[in-house]
Amino acid sequence: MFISSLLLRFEQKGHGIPESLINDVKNITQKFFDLPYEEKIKIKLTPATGYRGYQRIGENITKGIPDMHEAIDCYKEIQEGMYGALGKTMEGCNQWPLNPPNFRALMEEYVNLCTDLSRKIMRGIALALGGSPFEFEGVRAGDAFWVLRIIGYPGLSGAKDQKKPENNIGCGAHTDYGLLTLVNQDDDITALEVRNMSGEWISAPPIPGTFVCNIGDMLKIYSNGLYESTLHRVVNSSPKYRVCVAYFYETNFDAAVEPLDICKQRTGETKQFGRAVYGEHLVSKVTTNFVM
Ligand SMILES: O=C(O)CCC(=O)C(=O)O
Ligand SMILES: [Fe+2]
Repeated sequence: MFISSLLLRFEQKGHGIPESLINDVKNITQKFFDLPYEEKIKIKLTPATGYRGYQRIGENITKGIPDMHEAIDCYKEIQEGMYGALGKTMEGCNQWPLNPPNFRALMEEYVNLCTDLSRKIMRGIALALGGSPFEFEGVRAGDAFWVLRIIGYPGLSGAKDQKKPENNIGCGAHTDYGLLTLVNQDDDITALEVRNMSGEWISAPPIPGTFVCNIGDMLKIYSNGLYESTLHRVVNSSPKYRVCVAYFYETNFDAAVEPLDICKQRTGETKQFGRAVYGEHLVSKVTTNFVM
């Protein structure tokens, strides 16, 4: 049995995230990226900020190729020494812009609600895998790490940054790293693409009132491959600027992830994947994703 990810869509209504907030988050993102570069660079992402903050178009790298997007990256905050050497790279406080006003409060409210929703979805997934609803709590994801990427993709007619997009690959093909991603994308542009099992790229068009939900690498390991962390990419071929706010629900930062017994039983007892420490996986991705 194989459960393909990404095309699972969860209706936001009834899950505790007001549609007005879903839209406010995208609108304020658009306002931030509309600001002049000098304003945006005030919260520049660097290794010294724990890889938190703003990166301009082309600074994010996927598999060696610059992505045609700008973004603010935020992570659950890690206090100094909290995870020893493992957490060092990601230590730091998030960098929130002061302009537009209310940006931080809105995003923090959004993160809290996405965390609650994701925990509930993970309980459903745990049940579907034949486990207890609390399979992904405690040492696995009881203290779930989260990531928020606030992203803007220039349209082909021109970038808002001084740099023009060199191509239309907004984000190169990749899988997400953790458990689940809730993608809140502009309603009127189809740009997100998923590779299906025949190796074809198919569109994941936005459906107003829903999130596209990706499955990440850690859920693939826990489920011993019953859930696939689907390859996806973003191609904005429209003339319009596109915004997306992607919330990533992860395991505990220091979780050692390996296939669950209940999943091994369903997949012929053979472990398809070795053990991975989520924090190590994240750090190795983050430190190869940027040019400074
Ligand atoms: O912009 C999107 O629709 C998805 C972005 C994405 O895949 C990511 O940030 O990991
Ligand atoms: Fe992604």
